[in-house]
This record gives sequence, structure tokens and C-alpha cells, in this order.
Amino acid sequence: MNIAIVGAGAMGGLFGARLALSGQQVSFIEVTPATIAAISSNGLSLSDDKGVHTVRVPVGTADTFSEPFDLIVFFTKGFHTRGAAHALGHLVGPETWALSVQNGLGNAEIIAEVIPRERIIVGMTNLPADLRSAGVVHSHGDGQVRIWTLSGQHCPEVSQIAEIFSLAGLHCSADPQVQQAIWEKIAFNAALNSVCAVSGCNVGTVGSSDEGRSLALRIAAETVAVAHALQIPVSLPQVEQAIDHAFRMHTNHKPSMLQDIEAGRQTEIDFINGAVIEQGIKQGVPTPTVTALYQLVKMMETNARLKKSGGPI
Ligand SMILES: NC(=O)C1=CN([C@@H]2O[C@H](COP(=O)(O)OP(=O)(O)OC[C@H]3O[C@@H](n4cnc5c(N)ncnc54)[C@H](OP(=O)(O)O)[C@@H]3O)[C@@H](O)[C@H]2O)C=CC1
Ligand SMILES: CC(C)(CO)C(=O)C(=O)O
Repeated sequence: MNIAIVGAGAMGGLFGARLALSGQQVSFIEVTPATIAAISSNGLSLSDDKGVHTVRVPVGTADTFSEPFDLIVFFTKGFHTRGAAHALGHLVGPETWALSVQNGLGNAEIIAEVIPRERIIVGMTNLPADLRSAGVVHSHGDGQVRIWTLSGQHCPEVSQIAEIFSLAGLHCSADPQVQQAIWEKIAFNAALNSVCAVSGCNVGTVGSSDEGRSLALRIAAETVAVAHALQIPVSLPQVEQAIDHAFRMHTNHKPSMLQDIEAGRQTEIDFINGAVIEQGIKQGVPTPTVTALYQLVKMMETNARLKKSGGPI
């Protein structure tokens, strides 16, 4: 399969390298010159529990490619999805599928501005990856990928893609209940990422304080209430279990949102807490704690932006 990975960062690197190592034809679409230069010169290096692997595959901006791809996998942060999607319209043919297992909600709707809705696959992954430097990715531990069509219809291509991903060691299943998996992950991210980002605490420190624990669990409960109003049967005990597992097992982990805040970068708060608030308003479900954390993270983003531009704060 001729696969484009959009965004050669942590997750794009993990998925792209594993797919290339399993014999798929992979190309990276990127925008950052330093990343393109590093991968062009040295290949993309992935270290994981099986060792260090380097893959040498085409990499460049969208306009350096001309043939349509069979599958376009989006791995930008949510706030870059629109720019990325609109730059690659010429690489979308009548047979092209798109896939987003990015965190949060709203990416698929943005991709649908460029790729027909009936050819979009959505999903969730809890595989972890870190970007060590441009073109150098590390992934430790295991996880899974669950995918299904955005339309909810059964399409044989979804199972074929799941098989290709699984053969590449990405543990992927075609799952008609994918919205449930997506919302369970949103509840998890809304709770842990925003609380860690605002408090500056890693996952273990939040979990070791009664205040952090109850704040995170309140956010999870509000998010699950929104999912239930949307008729998505998310299990609150399962989400609580996942959060508790992270408190115990991922003690030193800094969620990406905390890493972004510390680096003065934009965060995915609009796609996570922001999306929950939007759905909550539509469904008439109050989300006071999700909203408070959203407002705090937005203020921190503004502060970082002002600091960068030499502003008053
Ligand atoms: N990391 C993880 O463990 C997990 C992440 N996710 C989700 O996966 C998604 C990707 O995350 P992650 O890999 O960590 O992010 P990264 O920031 O590591 O990678 C994103 C890459 O996309 C590049 N990019 C930005 N704009 C464009 C564009 N227009 N076209 C092509 N590439 C572009 C970025 O460049 P630049 O850096 O210069 O902006 C960067 O190299 C997010 O939604 C995240 O929430 C999901 C599960 C786990
Ligand atoms: C790795 C994980 C699951 C931790 O919260 C994540 O999704 C993130 O950091 O954004």
C-alpha cells in the first residue's frame, strides 16, 4: 500500500517506521525544514522495545509529491490538521482513504473539507511515542489502535488497513464501537492532560494528592456524561481504571499538554476539553470543571505567546 504519513513527529515516526519496516511503501509529508533535512540525511530512527531501526523513505512538503496515495494518515497536532489537509488536495485520488487517530475531536471534520467523508476512517490509539530530536523517535511499551469509518458504515477497506497495521506491529482492530474508544480516550486526556498542564505536576504527582485525583476524576465524569447524552456508551469505571493505571504506572510521565505548556507551544486544549464543552452545550450537559481547566490552559497559552513576542506579561 502506498501510504503518506502527514507529520513526521513522535506518532508519525512510530507508525511510519513500523509500516515501512513491514514492507509498505511509506512517505512522510512534513513542513518543518529541519525535520525534512534530518530525515533526508539520516533516515527516520525509531527505538522501541525491539531495538533501534532506521528507515529511509521519501520525505518532503506536500508539493514535492505528485501521485495520489492509497492512504493518508494524519499525525499533526489538531491545530495543524486544516493547513496540512488543504496542502495535499492534489494527492487525493478517487481511491484515496484518510485516517485520523489523533487525540481529541474535530480532526475528521476538518479532513472532510478535502477528502470525501465516506473515505475517512477515524479511531483511537494509546500507543505512546516521544520525539527525541528531529527524525529520532522513541516508543516504549505496548498499546492498540482501533479504527472504523467516520460514517459508521462497514467497508472492507477498514479491515484490510487494520490487518496491514497489525502486520506492522501496530495491534490494530476494525471496531464498529470506535466512538466509544474515542470518547474513553478523550475523557482520559481531558482529565490528565489539562490537570497536569495547569498544575505543572507529572501524572504520578497528580495521582498522589487527593485534590489532583478528585479533580481529574470529576473531569472524566463530566466528559462521560456528555458522551452518554450523545448515546455513546462509555464506561465511567473503565475510564477511571485507565486513569488510576496511569497514576500508578506512568508516574514520571508528563502528558503532551504539559510538555507543550513548558515549551511555550500551543496545546490541543481546543480539540480535547474545548470539544467536550462544545458537545456539552449542544446536549445541555453542564461541564463546569472541564470548562475551568479549559479557561486556565487558554490563559497559559496566551501568556506564553505574549512572553515569546516580548509582550507585557
Ligand atoms: N505522542 C503520543 O504519545 C501520542 C500522541 N497522540 C496524538 O497524535 C497526534 C500527533 O502527536 P505527536 O506525534 O505527539 O506530535 P508531534 O508534534 O511530535 O508531531 C507532529 C508533526 O507534525 C508536523 N507538522 C505541523 N504542521 C504540519 C503540516 N501542515 N503538515 C505536515 N506536518 C506538519 C510538526 O512539525 P512542527 O513540530 O514543526 O510543528 C511535527 O513534526 C496528536 O493529535 C496527539 O495528541 C495520540 C496518542 C499518543
Ligand atoms: C501519552 C498520553 C496517553 C498521556 O496522557 C497522551 O495521549 C498524551 O500525552 O497526550
